[in-house]
Parts: sequence; structure tokens; C-alpha cells
Amino acid sequence: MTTSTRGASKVPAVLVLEDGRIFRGRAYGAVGETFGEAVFSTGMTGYQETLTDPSYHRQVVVMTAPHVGNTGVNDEDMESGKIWVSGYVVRDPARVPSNWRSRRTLDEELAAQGVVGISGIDTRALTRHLRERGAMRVGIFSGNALPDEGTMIAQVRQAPEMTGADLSAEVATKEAYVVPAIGEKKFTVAAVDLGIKGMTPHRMAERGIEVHVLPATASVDEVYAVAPDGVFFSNGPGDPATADHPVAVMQAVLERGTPLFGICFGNQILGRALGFGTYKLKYGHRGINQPVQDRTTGKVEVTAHNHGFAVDAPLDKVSETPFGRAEVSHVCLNDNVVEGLQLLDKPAFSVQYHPEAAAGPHDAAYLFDRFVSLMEGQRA
Ligand SMILES: NC(=O)CC[C@H](N)C(=O)O
Repeated sequence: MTTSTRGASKVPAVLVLEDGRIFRGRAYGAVGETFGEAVFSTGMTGYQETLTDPSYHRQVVVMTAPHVGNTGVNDEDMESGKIWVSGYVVRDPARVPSNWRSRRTLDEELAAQGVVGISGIDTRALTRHLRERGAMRVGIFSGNALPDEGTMIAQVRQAPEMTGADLSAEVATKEAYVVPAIGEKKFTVAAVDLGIKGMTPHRMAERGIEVHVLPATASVDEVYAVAPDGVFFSNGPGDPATADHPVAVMQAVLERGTPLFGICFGNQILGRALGFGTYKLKYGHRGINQPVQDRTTGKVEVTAHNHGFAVDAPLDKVSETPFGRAEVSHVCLNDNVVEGLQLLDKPAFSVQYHPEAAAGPHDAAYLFDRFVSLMEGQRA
């Protein structure tokens, strides 16, 4: 049953950026203090999927949509077993959530999971600040007796930075597990979990794929022990420059020529495996309304993004790599950031965005079919 949040928290809360800018609001969710990298998401819907996406580990997410929590919280739309954001920033929480699937309010869910949030923030001003100055560390402090401003700023500046953070092992499964194919089983895929979202194996299972989800630390032998028709590398938190182990495993997969697909962190790992660099974007792409062009067809798709880093590969030429020729297959039309890579001499490709996005849009779902085609091609 949905309960009302009329009479929202009167507990004061403060949001403190590492450059000293301060916003005052009210406690939302758990009361306490939290730290992370401040990032903004432009998604108008899908907050449950955002909160439970393991890629948001150690990030404090600012919602640009002014009303959050309108449809409450249900038991079906989680992308993983828990909320991963380290903090949550909203302007106006829904006073009376309403949806036929809603079980509790977002405020209650954040509090139950110990996630510190803040409401009553001018999220437009905060977003403009982050766009101008770039993503940066932030702290949220709530309670009736708060430290003085200088102490809070000093604490924020001691928090770890996202650059150089190696986080996959903190969010990935410790034990391998299997997501069975829905209907007739056609293929087996080994999916290296770097922070996988639940919808990803589901989108594969819908296409007759039995998905063996393996820990981030899986070795090449463990990947091939499941006799895979294809290998998948998932999304995940942290800086791709630290992901040396998955890069080495991917290089072994490319060497063998097994069909390969990567999403988000998986795209950055393919970039590194081919010898390209990665770099941190000023404020990243997060939301469900980003225009991307598939250069292999010319079509433009509206897509879901959540990335703070990107691959540094040339847009205008085919690159020679240790695994043959490679090219940028997808590009973001807002800023020309690399959004996809494909090999021309091996069955391997990846995208920086989210074809599995559960809150939609679903324009990019065809990429799972492309993966199936690669696996079919390998059998033929
Ligand atoms: N969703 C993801 O896989 C994110 C990848 C990486 N952590 C980034 O921020 O760019």
C-alpha cells in the first residue's frame, strides 16, 4: 500500500560541493552524511532503475526532473538487489505517490536502505554549476546539529575521487549464476559481471540465450569453461583505466575470435583492449534522452546513458589495431563522443549506452539481435 509523505521531513540538510558551493534543503531518505561524485541525470522517469544501477556506486545523483517519487516504489523494477547511489538530490518529492504497482514511498525506501538524500534543492542551479565546473566531489549532511561549513568542505575534499577508482569487484557477483533462456535455448553466453543490470541478461534470455553471469575476476579459463557461443562484458562503476584484468580477458577472447558484445564499461574495455585510451568527460552523459547515430545504418536513435568516461578513438578513419581493423560505429550527436565500436575483421562490437534500458527508450534493442547474428554467423 502506498503511504503518503505529506508533511515532508523538517530535518535540515546541506549539500556541500568540493569547490565550496553550498545548497540548503531538507533531509530526504536516511538522515546522516554521505559522500560521492556529484552527477546529474536528465531522465524524466525510471528513478528506480537509476537508483539500483550498480554503475552509480559512489555517485550522488542529482535529478533534473523537478518532481521525483511520483509513482512510489514497486517490487519489480529494480536493476539489482539494492540501491547503489551514494546520495540522492531532488527538488520536490511527490507528496502523494500513486501507481497501481507502488508498495511504498521513495522516501521510505531510501531511508530503509540507509541512503542519505536531500530535497528542496534548486536542482537547475546545481546542474548548471556542474555543467560549468564539471562533475566534482560532494557531501550531503543532514540532522539537527550540523558541522560548520569549513569542516564539511574539508570532509568533502577528503573523499575519494572517481578518477582512478577501481570499483567493479565491489558491486559484481561473487558467485557465478545462470539466467536460463526463455523458450528454446539457442546459445550460451558468458557474461562478465562488472556491475551488471538485471535487465541485460533478461534481454538476452528473451532471445534464447542462456546467460552464465561470472564474477568480475573471472579468468579466461572460467569464461571458456561454460563453452560460450559469445562473451559479453557489462556496464559497471569506476574508471576504465583501472580495469586491467577484464581488458586482458577480453584480449584473449578477441584473439580466439569468439563473438563479443560490450555495454558501457564493456565498450570502454573494448576500447582499451584495442589500444585506445579513455578519458573523463567534464560532466558525463546521464539520462534517457540522448541522440546517438548508428553510423553503420545512418539511423538516429534516442538512448539511455550513464557514463562519466569515454573512449578516445578517431571518428573519421578506420584504425589498425592488434585485432585487425576497428571503427567508431556510434556517436553522440550532442557532443560527438564515441558511443560504439566495431571490429571489421572479428565478430566484436560494443556500445557506450544502454540498449537494455528498462525505463526505455528501446530504440537500441536491435543491438542484442546483432549479437545473436554474430553468434549465428559463427556457427554457419
Ligand atoms: N554505466 C557504465 O558502465 C559506466 C562506465 C564508467 N564507470 C563510466 O562512468 O563511464
